[in-house]
Amino acid sequence: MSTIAAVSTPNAMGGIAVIRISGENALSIADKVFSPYGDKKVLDMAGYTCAYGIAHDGEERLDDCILTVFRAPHSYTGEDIAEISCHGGLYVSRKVLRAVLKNGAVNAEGGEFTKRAYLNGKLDLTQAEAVMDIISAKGERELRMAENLREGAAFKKADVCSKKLLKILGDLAAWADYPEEDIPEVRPENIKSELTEVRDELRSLIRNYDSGRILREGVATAIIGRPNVGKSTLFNCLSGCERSIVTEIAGTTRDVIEETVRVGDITLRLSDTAGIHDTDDVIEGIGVEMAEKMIESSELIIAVFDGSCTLTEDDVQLINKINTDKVIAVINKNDVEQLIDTSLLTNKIKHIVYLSAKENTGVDDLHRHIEEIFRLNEADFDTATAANERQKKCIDNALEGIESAISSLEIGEMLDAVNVLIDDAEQSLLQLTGQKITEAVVDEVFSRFCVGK
Ligand SMILES: Nc1nc2c(c(=O)[nH]1)N(C=O)[C@@H](CNc1ccc(C(=O)N[C@@H](CCC(=O)O)C(=O)O)cc1)CN2
Ligand SMILES: Nc1nc2c(ncn2[C@@H]2O[C@H](COP(=O)(O)OP(=O)(O)OP(=O)(O)O)[C@@H](O)[C@H]2O)c(=O)[nH]1
Ligand SMILES: [Mg+2]
Repeated sequence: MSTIAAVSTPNAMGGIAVIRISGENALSIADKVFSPYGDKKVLDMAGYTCAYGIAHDGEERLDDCILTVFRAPHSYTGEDIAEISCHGGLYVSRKVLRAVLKNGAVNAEGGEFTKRAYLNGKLDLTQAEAVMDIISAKGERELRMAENLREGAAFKKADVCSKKLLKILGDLAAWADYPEEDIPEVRPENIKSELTEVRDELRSLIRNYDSGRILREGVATAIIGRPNVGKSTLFNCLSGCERSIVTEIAGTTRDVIEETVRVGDITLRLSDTAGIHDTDDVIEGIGVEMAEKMIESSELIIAVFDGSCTLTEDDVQLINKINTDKVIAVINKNDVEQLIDTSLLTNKIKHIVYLSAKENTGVDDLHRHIEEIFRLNEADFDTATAANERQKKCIDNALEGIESAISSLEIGEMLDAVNVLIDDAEQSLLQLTGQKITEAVVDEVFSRFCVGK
């Protein structure tokens, strides 16, 4: 296998940059581009030791560096690794990398270090995926979920289930070979109770899936309301900048304006929209249509009302257009005298927040309601949970097989039909952990990683 190299630190200026080299020639390549100042010999360095010295490209001196050596199999990838830390300049780190490449290493592809760790049995596929989730985590709960996965929580559960299924398959095979003998383990009621245990374990792996997805991907959120209620002011207030035009003229916003914002530790993919009402203006009309479409395509709706006046016909029509329970009514402008009668709203909408977008007060309350709507407050982020579509699909497939096997047993079907269903479930679990999987899927998983990881 080739020896790969990449700059593993960000493509930006920084204190230190690390050039990572992994593969059987890692140390001999390091020896050619790095000379210790003292009398250490790179090729004699033990694993987990460092040397201070100079990196060079032939005769050209490049930079003062630290070399760290890891010896196979005791390294991240399981191969020999040399890490050169130089000063964190964009140009100098690329020059060191170029010297490494000149001496026989090849550029690492995105995720290739972690892919090698997986291929060398250092990590299962769910743990490898967790590495990328750790890198992209934006908040505490996301990070906790990813760390849990990296420590192997999902792998261990899947592995226990997979071994149980294998045992059942073995028992069934024994029964198929010696059908006349009474093998107690193969009684349908025993198989059924073992399958039920596996089913419950697998269900627990996807219980918090949606909460995790919301934290990772954010919520597609539309701010809607009739003209002039303060939608754009709220949008700007949440995004922390004057992104959307605000005026006292009704019908200011026409296009959909988008911004990714953080409310507490939740990401909202936020859209500001045109005020919804009847209009003869062609351009405004298009904006209104776009706003109405956003009601359909969003996962969360923030419906804004003006607290300083009574509800209008447009407000009432809007309330009737909303047919989801994932909606928060914002009664805006509570910095001025309130004339709104909210009884119509409270009948229809469970989550109501009073705030002033202009004064930026009361906005924290939104966070609590979003947590409630997506049940984030009930989710347990410390239990093993499927972390992406691929993992979820594998678990769903396994569950489908096991649930069908259980119902087949209940209606007294032949045990060999049950056997096929259990075998399907087993295959899905092996795909989940990457123990049995096509190269294409492995490539697809690692293609989403960054270079140097
Ligand atoms: N400098 C540096 N920092 C880093 C990494 C790295 O590769 N280099 N990592 C990369 O992402 C992460 C740490 N991950 C690592 C995981 C395993 C081993 C390792 O050497 N494992 C050996 C020894 C285990 C032991 O001594 O207990 C092994 O598995 O045999 C190293 C780093 C984060 N920080
Ligand atoms: N007193 C007070 N005025 C506000 C508040 N929020 C918005 N306004 C005012 O209400 C007017 C309309 O605000 P916008 O944010 O443009 O309202 P909009 O809902 O986006 O309006 P359209 O884009 O026309 O649909 C502006 O004059 C704002 O300054 C608030 O919390 N308190
Ligand atoms: Mg607006």
